Amino acid sequence: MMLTARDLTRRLRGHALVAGVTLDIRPAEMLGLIGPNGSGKSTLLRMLAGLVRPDGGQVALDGKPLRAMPARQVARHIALVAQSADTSDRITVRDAVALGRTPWLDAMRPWSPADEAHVTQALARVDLAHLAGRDWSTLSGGERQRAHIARALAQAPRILLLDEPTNHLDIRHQLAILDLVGGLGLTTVIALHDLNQAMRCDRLAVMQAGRLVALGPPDRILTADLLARVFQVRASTLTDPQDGSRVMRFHPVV
Ligand SMILES: Nc1ncnc2c1ncn2[C@@H]1O[C@H](COP(=O)(O)OP(=O)(O)OP(=O)(O)O)[C@@H](O)[C@H]1O
Repeated sequence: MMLTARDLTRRLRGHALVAGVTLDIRPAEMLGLIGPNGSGKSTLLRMLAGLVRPDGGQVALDGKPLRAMPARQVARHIALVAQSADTSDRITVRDAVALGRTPWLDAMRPWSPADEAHVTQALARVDLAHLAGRDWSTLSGGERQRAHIARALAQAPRILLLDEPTNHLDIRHQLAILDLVGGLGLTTVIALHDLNQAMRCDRLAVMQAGRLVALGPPDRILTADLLARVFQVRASTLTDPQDGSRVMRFHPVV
């Protein structure tokens, strides 16, 4: 399933939050979306999910414009884990995750054991099975974040969009979520701030001031020039003796 963005633009009071972004997201790839604060990553993800309408250009799924599809149909294919998403307080974790099944249910197809199984599996995948019966409001920030991811997984999408999913997570769960997401075999677009984590992606898309300024494999994208130009840092590169992988430490460019 191909998700494509053509010349996407989103304006707010005459100011472009996202400007002229054209991007083909490849089936089953993990595409990392990086860029400084306010560069338009969240706005772009929301447009890719069909939740925000572009002011110019369009998003298409297998060639079909999202705006021509009913929201339920879009939600069967695309799930977004938003950055500061929240859910009403008086609900258990399990029920919150079960909301992910909504696009699949209707009068002809009521809640079934298959839906139950999706929810159980999603909770287990994010290591939250033990908290299924808890009130949502009692969750810690990281547990809540994992529950949001579980809800997106319960939605059984073909395309998963994640806005800084490792925010709030302790280091073990950061690694677990990245491994999980990488192992799903889904088409994934993931906004990340940690550039070492971004190195795990198949490709990186770099946003700067609303524009897509670079796109390609991490090794080719995270050059000294780009790090200085976009992030105002320089990196020293170290080699991890455990597996020979490249690790960057960042220093401000003065
Ligand atoms: N509703 C809004 N009202 C005013 N400004 C907005 C609104 N939504 C987004 N913006 C602005 O649009 C720009 C892009 O925001 P966006 O959240 O897409 O960036 P981002 O790259 O995801 O940032 P971050 O890394 O900080 O999460 C920012 O300057 C932001 O302040």
